[in-house]
Formats: sequence, C-alpha cells, structure tokens
Amino acid sequence: MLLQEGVEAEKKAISLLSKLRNELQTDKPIVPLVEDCADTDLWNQHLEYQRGLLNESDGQPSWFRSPWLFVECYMYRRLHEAIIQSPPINGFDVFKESKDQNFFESQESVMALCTHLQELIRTIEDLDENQLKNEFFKLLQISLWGNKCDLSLSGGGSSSQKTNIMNSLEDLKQFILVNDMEHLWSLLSKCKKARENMSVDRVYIVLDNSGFELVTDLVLADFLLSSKLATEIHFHGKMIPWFVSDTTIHDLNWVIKQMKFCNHKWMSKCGANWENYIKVGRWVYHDHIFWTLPHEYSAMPLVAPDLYAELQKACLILFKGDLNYRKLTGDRKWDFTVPFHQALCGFHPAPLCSIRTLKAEIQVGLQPGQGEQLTALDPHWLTSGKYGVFQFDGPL
Ligand SMILES: O=P(O)(O)OC[C@H]1O[C@](O)(CO)[C@@H](O)[C@@H]1O
Ligand SMILES: [Mn+2]
Repeated sequence: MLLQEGVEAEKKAISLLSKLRNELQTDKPIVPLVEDCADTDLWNQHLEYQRGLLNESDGQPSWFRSPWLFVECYMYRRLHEAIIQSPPINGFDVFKESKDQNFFESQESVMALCTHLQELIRTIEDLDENQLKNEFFKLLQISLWGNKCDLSLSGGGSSSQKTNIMNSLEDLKQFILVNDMEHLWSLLSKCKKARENMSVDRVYIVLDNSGFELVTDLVLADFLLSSKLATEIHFHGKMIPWFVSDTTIHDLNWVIKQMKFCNHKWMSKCGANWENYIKVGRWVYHDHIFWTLPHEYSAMPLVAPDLYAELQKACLILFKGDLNYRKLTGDRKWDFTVPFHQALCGFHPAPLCSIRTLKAEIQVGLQPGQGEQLTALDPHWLTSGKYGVFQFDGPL
C-alpha cells in the first residue's frame, strides 16, 4: 500500500465515522446499508420490519426511537460498513488493539490458569467422579467470571483480569443468581457413559469476548476433551468486529499463537495443544452472518435454517455472555420469574446453557421476590457485571 493511498483511506473512514456519529447524536432516521455484502439484504429487510412496527404518525425508525438491541447491533454494523468502504484498509479491525491489550494485561491470570490446567490434565485419569465434577465446576465458574472482562462495558477502557481468579471462586459464589451447573454435569456425564466406541458428542460454545474471557473458554474446552465429557468442541465466533471485544477467527488464531510462542512453559504447552486440536479437527471453528444480525434467536429457524440445523447436532450448547442472553430472550422486559424456557420463545435446537454476567436490564428464571430483594440490596445488580448465571434449558 502506498503511504498516500493509506492516508486517503483513513480520511475516508474517519469522515464516514463522523457522519455516523452525527446521525446517532441527532436522532436521524436509520438508513439502509449501501455496501453489497452477504448480510446486506437481511439487514435492510429487518429495517423494513422495524418500520412496520411503528404507527403511521411515528415516522421513520430513528436512533433514539428504536429498540436498543436493534440500534446497538446496527451501530456496530455501520462501523464495519465505514471500514469496508475505505479500501485498502477494508480489512482493518478497529478494536484489535484493545482486544490484544486485554490479553496482555491478563498474563498473570492466564499463566495461573494454564498451569492449573496442565497439572489437572496430568492427573486426570486418577480423579474419581466427584473430583472430576469439582474441577468441571471450577472451570465453568472461571469461564463465567471471564465474562466480566468485556470491553464494551468499559467503553473500550481497561477491563482485564489482573489477579488470579482461581483464588476468588469461593467468594464469588454468592453472586451466582441461577446455578444450573449440576444439570450440565449430569447431562455430559450421561453422554460419556452412554458413548459407544466411535460415536461423537459435540459441545458447542457460542463465544463472546476475546482476550482473557476467550482463554477461560478454551481452558474449559480443553478440559471437556481431556475429561472425555465431550469428544469434539465446536466454537462459533463473529465474522466482523462486534461489540468491541467479540472474538473473530483472527482473534482466536492470534491468541493461540501468542500462547504457543510465549515464554512460559504451561502457557506455551496450552497454545501448542490447542493448535493441534484445531489441526486434527477435535476443535472446529465456525462463523455465520446470523451472529452479527440484530435478530433474536427465536428467529433463527426462519432467518438461518442452516445454522439452526447445525446447532441441533450438539449435545449441549454453551452461550457465553450478555449479548447472547439478550438475543436468547429477545431483549424483552420479562418479569424476573418467567421461566427461561418460556423466554426462549421456541428456540430449542438442543440442550443449552447461558453463562453470563449481568450487564443489561433483563433477567428471567428467578425465584419469586429474588429480583425485588436484589434491587433493594444493590440498585445496579442488573448492569454492573457483578452477578452471574448458569441458566440451563433442556430435558433433564
Ligand atoms: O460481551 P457481552 O457480555 O455480550 O456484553 C456486551 C454487553 O455490553 C453492552 O454493550 C453494554 O452494556 C450491552 O449492550 C451488551 O449486552
Ligand atoms: Mn461481547
């Protein structure tokens, strides 16, 4: 790329981005996407659908008068449009630097986690059922609290894991509002016992943030294979930069490479093992445009039937993070006591579990009075990321 060419491309991207900011700040109508991509028609159709929801007198869908989930997704998609309209920097990830920084700042915790995992794998054959279950629960909780570390909540500011999270698990237990970890254990250990010689049990992980959270998910995924609770792990990531810190294939490859070549024995062992899992197909990465559309998941069978059919092959699907929870439940103002199964509005491709810290004003499946008690105790309980859930749906 010629220097001048690069400077011109940057100028173009910046002008498109400031136009976007102005539209947002002045509550302009939501305009159709212009650049022709695989998802453009679906976006523009959805915009029409949003328009149809308004009354005649309401005019056009605009930034302040449209559902938050739709507008927020649309903003990230428009950021992407500004970049792809500015060749030759059209492959640029505006959030890459902050994602990488989150990973580097969490080094201590990553090292501790990798050391723990390698020690565990070394003695895994000697563990009895109960010990194995305890280890599974530990790694699930680490993956849950890893979700605190997304960058969208801090506006892209520092949000890394600087202390060894393993020492905090006991103290954090009181903040788990719905805890279905036992269901996950009984489901996967049942799969393991019933497994025939060559049969495959897939766990799907719908990934959320890169950096520290991604490492916690990969550690969990490694454990699921090493403990034989699953035989294959299928990851689902984002096709475009999304909600600041979400994982793309570039982030996944970058994290694994960083780990493999780092100067710490166990981190580097993890990196090498994980690269190998991908090479031999025990870990499979997927992406799909549906994950970066504004649709709630109950729309998946209609909008992305191929993805729905793919998810049906899972013995368990883990949905990481807050945005996945909002899309699972349609981001509606449900009563706190509405059962999770009901809030899924017919989305039941396979047994599934949301692993999420609370960052948006939505929560279902609580005990009567629990939500009110929490509000009295801590007015910010829904949005601070301090509380978490393991919320399962599926046959027991
Ligand atoms: O990375 P996560 O856990 O999906 O969090 C993203 C969340 O952060 C926000 O962008 C800001 O709170 C929410 O809109 C969104 O649900
Ligand atoms: Mn995220």
